Amino acid sequence: MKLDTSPIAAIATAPGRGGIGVVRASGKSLTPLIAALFPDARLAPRHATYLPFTSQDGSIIDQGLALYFKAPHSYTGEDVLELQGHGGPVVLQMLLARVLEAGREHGLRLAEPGEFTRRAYLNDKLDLAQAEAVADLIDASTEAAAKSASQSLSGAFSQVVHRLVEQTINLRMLVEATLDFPEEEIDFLEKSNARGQLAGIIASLEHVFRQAAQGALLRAGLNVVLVGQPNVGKSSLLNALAGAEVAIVTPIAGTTRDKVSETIQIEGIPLNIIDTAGIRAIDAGIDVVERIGIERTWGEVGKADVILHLLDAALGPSAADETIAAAFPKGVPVVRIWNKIDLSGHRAAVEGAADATHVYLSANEQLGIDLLRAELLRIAGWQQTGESLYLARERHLIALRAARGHLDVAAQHAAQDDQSLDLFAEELRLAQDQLSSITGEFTPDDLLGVIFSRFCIGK
Ligand SMILES: Nc1nc2c(c(=O)[nH]1)N(C=O)[C@@H](CNc1ccc(C(=O)N[C@@H](CCC(=O)O)C(=O)O)cc1)CN2
Ligand SMILES: Nc1nc2c(ncn2[C@@H]2O[C@H](COP(=O)(O)OP(=O)(O)OP(=O)(O)O)[C@@H](O)[C@H]2O)c(=O)[nH]1
Ligand SMILES: [K+]
Repeated sequence: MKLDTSPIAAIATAPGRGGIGVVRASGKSLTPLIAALFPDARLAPRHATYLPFTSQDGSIIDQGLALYFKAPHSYTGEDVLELQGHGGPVVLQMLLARVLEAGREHGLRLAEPGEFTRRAYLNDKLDLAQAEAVADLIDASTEAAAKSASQSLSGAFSQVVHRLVEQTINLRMLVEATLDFPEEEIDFLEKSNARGQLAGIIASLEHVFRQAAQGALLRAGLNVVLVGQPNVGKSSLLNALAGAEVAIVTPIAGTTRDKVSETIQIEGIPLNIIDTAGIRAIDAGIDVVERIGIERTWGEVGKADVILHLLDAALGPSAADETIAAAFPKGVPVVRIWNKIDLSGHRAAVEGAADATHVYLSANEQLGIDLLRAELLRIAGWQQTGESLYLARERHLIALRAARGHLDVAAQHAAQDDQSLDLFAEELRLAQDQLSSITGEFTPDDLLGVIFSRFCIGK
């Protein structure tokens, strides 16, 4: 990816009203822009200067703080100028227009989404995993997710990955050095304890993978879909799950009118819980609107990571519920929830069965809700380790898994009597490339494009 150093600008703060709003510019040199905007002021690097922001005709747009960072000591590694004004959308649009106009003759343009952070990456201020953590920190939906994103942003994840790369390189150098002296090949594995070294790398990789997999859970969460016949208590259960957690309920963008979805958290794992229209058999008695609602319910079921099938414990099993269960997609975990045990006399319980786990609870009486929470965590694969986690992405898990695969093949080569050291070395190289793709030392341009295009504007 080529580094475009033409100056860019954007509103850096969230759209809408706010106490303060920031317009940010970055470029190889912003001296001409600053001279055009503030002909009478002298901005010392990293000092906030209080001054009027004026339009071209001299009228005042706002009074605010100008903050100048001189390259390379800035977020992007370039010259950066921040105009910190009052946070109204119109004020900020006017400020941005003023900046764009003042810089136009020097090639200033509107920044693309993620372009500031992309420049920080290309100028070695952040590696790729850290740049991704910036976006994940902004998008974090729970405190635990935010903490592990900060952990990744600080470079902790990059460091452990880098250590794996170094260990792999060291072993590879050893192997390749031996390749040049074929007469010593035979003893090589014994002398250098190459097998032991490799086993050590694989063990460390496993550990990092587990921490990253748990972190990935914090980032992506789970799609949990509530399905069942009308009035079994789906909405009540959603409220029971949401209500018991305190600072949790966040509205989800893109919620359609016909389904209710809320993000709750259990031990910091975001669960996107979708309450669907109650399912009735599609027969002659059903109208078009209800039919569409039911079709949408099945659409949600198709996207579920976990299906919560609600049934009425007081009414017991019914043919209609068997029909519903038979239509669930294969391979998606199902929890059969027998609700209203306050009416049926069952005790709150979790029971494993061949078709699904069965949970007995009462949404209204808050009985057995904790059992359901624990069951959801179990299905998610959550293990509380007390270790700090790295907010990893699916991309990182795939690379770690691929690296693991190459190391396993390397171990097979090492285990053979007629050791094929050249193949051993080649697998180490492939593992190294996979690991390096996480921090971006070895990453194709098109992937970089995809990663940064998903940032918000001004970041
Ligand atoms: N006003 C403001 N707040 C912000 C940002 C920003 O750009 N502007 N950030 C943007 O996301 C984050 C902070 N990130 C930053 C990272 C590095 C540098 C920086 O100036 N780095 C220099 C000097 C470091 C030092 O003095 O220790 C450097 O790396 O050389 C600034 C902000 C969050 N808060
Ligand atoms: N006794 C008892 N009643 C419950 C319980 N859970 C829900 N109900 C009642 O069952 C009725 C239906 O509850 P909802 O949560 O609206 O059911 P729903 O499945 O969302 O219904 P639809 O939106 O029609 O699909 C309400 O009157 C609830 O108060 C429970 O645990 N015990
Ligand atoms: K209802």
